[in-house]
Amino acid sequence: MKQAGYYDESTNGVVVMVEPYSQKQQIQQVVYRILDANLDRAREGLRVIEEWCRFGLNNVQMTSECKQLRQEIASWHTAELRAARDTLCDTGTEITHPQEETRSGIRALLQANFCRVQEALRVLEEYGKLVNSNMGIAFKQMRYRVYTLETNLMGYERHQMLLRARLYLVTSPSENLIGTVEAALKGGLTLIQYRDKNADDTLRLDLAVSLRDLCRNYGALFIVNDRVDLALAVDADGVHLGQQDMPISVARQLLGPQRLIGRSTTNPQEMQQAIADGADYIGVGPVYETPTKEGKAAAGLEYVQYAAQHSTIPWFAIGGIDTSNINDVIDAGASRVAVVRSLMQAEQPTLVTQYLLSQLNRIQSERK
Ligand SMILES: Cc1ncc(COP(=O)(O)OP(=O)(O)O)c(N)n1
Ligand SMILES: Cc1nc(C(=O)O)sc1CCOP(=O)(O)O
Ligand SMILES: [Mg+2]
Repeated sequence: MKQAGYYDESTNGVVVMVEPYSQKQQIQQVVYRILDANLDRAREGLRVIEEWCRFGLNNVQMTSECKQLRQEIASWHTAELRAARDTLCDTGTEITHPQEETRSGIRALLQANFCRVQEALRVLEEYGKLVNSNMGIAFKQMRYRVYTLETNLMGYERHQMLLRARLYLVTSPSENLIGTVEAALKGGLTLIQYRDKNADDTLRLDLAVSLRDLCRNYGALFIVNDRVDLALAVDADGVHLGQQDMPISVARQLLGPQRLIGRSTTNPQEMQQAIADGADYIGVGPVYETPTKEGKAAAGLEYVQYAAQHSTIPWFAIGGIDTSNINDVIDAGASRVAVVRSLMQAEQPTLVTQYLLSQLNRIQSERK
């Protein structure tokens, strides 16, 4: 395909006059450029994800799935498509997403790259169909494989983050809810539960969305108390269910295997049942009587000791824990703690978070 006045090497520099591009050829060139750019984009995004699967997680299966997808994408990148490239005229190379410069953690980075790959595959599917019907089909299948990879990888990441979490903030209604939670996140908090027993659903939804966004920005896990529907509606990382809430088996059917389900327990029997039902973590309490959960008798430090010896899943001591008694709870065997008032009513939530975490991390390294 040569334009009029084209400098042709095959004629030793003699300028040959040939027919200009037809309109059809021009459109084809544009389609080729779109395919060329998106083939690169999809592979680059997958490479970023693959590096984490390989070096971060050491996961052979997910690494090899990324590699296979990259190779399959590369097999569609023909010389004809590459020849349509025109980077100098491509206005898109300068455009970056505002958040690209300020991504806060591995989860945000992975999420952004999955988004990039899926968008590119969708473009390849739609424009590929114009060139070759098999191309449309192939990229549609790859897009579904990437969704599966995303579900598995993000679910795995969630569980890893839960294992690493030492301090859990359960919120209470507050005029400064977002400010307090953000201050705690700045102190290093990585696990938040939105708990409000009385608000209207419209307010709950608004606040849950704001907290979810905040948690995503800080790379923290976001859990919703009591309500599986709300957790799903805001794409939360999971839900916390008490003994009077929905059974774990039903919640699991709704939430799938990748989201987290926590269960409150007050005695060994409830603990064993929660583990058997497939809870991802449990609350162990109330360690001390607390106005936040009025009328519930303390399970005491004895139950903390029991949990330390018998729980096979992550567990959080909860109920009346603050800076003055956290070391007693740690001494009874806890390495994870959940609090409401300690942080929600703190004058300096960042400092209190840092202090509580420093105690929990100190004991962690001593126990190793
Ligand atoms: C981490 C954690 N542990 C326990 C609870 C209490 O749950 P539940 O017994 O359902 O009581 P409410 O919080 O719903 O009043 C919790 N929320 N989080
Ligand atoms: C929400 C909740 N659940 C508990 C349980 O034992 O299941 S204790 C509790 C409240 C904890 O609040 P604070 O840190 O203010 O004492
Ligand atoms: Mg509940």
